[in-house]
Amino acid sequence: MVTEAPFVAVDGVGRSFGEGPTRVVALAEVSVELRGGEFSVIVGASGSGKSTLLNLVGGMDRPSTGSIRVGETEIAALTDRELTRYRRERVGFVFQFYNLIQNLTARENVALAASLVMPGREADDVAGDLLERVGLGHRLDRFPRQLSGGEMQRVAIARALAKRPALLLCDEPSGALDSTTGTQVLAQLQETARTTDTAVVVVTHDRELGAAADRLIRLHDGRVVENRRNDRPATIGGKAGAG
Ligand SMILES: Nc1ncnc2c1ncn2[C@@H]1O[C@H](COP(=O)(O)OP(=O)(O)OP(=O)(O)O)[C@@H](O)[C@H]1O
Repeated sequence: MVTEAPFVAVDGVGRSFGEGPTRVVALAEVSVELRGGEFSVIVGASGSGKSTLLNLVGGMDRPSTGSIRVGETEIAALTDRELTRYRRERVGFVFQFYNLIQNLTARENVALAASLVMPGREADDVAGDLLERVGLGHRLDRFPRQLSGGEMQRVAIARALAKRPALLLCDEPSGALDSTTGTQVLAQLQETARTTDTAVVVVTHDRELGAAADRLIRLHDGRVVENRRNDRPATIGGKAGAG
């Protein structure tokens, strides 16, 4: 369900790196809105600023100019400690490489994340439920090395969802997967946006994913060159329940 008010409002944001002749402008005057329950897709060529934008919204970096409001909070104005707390409590991340803890099982990886926001016993239950939801109910006690790439990425999604984030930020989540497995992972992310209030944002090189987006944002040389809402997004993997 898409909520009315923009949940994340990025307004006139710029981010540059370095000084003088070596200065790189990664983002300039970027304004976008992201909403809870929306599946937003950010596309653009390599170096267009996609990861920089994701890092700013996720509180991993700070803008050089402009404002980023998340709910009622201006995150650019937070102290380092407050920003860490924002990142830890409100944002889930999924990266191209899964970053699972190798000596913990699938369930333990997810439960560890859940235990940041709930008591341990509840975290174990929530981990089991989430892994079930991503189709890994039969893999709870496997270690990462005993899982396929797609399975590891689904554990990573379950882990990101374990803290019930308001924002789920995914940087090339299918980048290391074959196309069938990648489609399953992206379908899972779209499903998450459709069934929860989480604002799901996916950065990708895959132009085709735009057809499945509720909102498509295209960057070029650090600027937004396309930003449109799609009222009839395709369902990834062709499962029923579109719209
Ligand atoms: N820490 C940094 N220091 C200097 N330049 C940086 C830094 N981070 C990013 N850049 C530059 O900012 C620009 C945007 O980078 P960014 O990683 O956001 O692009 P991207 O669209 O995510 O690219 P890709 O698809 O290759 O991951 C690039 O020119 C990059 O070299």
